[in-house]
Amino acid sequence: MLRFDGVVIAQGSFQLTADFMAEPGARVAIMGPSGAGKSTLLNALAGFLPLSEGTISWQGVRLDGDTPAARPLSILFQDNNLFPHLNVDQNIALGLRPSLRLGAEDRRAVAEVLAAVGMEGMGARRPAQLSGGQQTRVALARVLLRARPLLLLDEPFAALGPALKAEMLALVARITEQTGAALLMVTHDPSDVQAIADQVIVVTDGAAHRPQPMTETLANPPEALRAYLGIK
Ligand SMILES: Nc1ncnc2c1ncn2[C@@H]1O[C@H](COP(=O)(O)OP(=O)(O)OP(=O)(O)O)[C@@H](O)[C@H]1O
Repeated sequence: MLRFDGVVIAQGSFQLTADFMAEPGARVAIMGPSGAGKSTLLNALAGFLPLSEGTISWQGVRLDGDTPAARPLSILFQDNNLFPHLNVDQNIALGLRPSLRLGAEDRRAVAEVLAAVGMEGMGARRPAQLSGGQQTRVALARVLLRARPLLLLDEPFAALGPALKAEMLALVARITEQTGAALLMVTHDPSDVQAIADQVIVVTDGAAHRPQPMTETLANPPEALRAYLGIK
């Protein structure tokens, strides 16, 4: 269980409160108006922002004192998921061995996830020699290799075209099935979330609300989500 208990996160004059739980393996979309605090929520969970109050725990163990690397999660952003000076193999291997000292077993594991995301034979390239979609695949291969129990996505596919986006969402669905990871995914597009998530955390008015069933929420959206979804 992922648990936010009495959490307050501050960014300048902005404050977000969060008090909710999510089950292992849950697939949760995070939606709300621009500037409402969706990225703030994920960044606090990932350890990039400190909590002003409260605790975050996973399976009963507090993680809010841990460094980002020690937390049981992987996070993907829209950009900058890869290190430009490392090749594809090294970018993926970082998920396994931050030292990049790889044994034969590690190399095999890297090759396997590279193939799983359809990037066989491209391990020696640098990120700059890949298309946007290929870079996303590499980032997803690292997620697959890390196999952490929580996967946080902060609109990583927003810049991709519709076909590629659908493909990447299908890949995420496959990865979460394979690893059993819970998914927390910021999105602006209800069609994305319906394909992949079954719950939604609405972030609005300074609060991240507890997860609600997706179908009901989209059928009868709260006021804050109506404007955001373009519904009168
Ligand atoms: N470094 C910062 N210093 C001060 N305030 C910040 C900082 N970063 C973000 N904020 C403020 O925090 C609030 C929440 O920002 P956040 O990026 O979490 O929103 P969001 O819901 O992810 O928005 P969007 O959908 O536009 O990406 C905003 O009002 C923003 O202006």
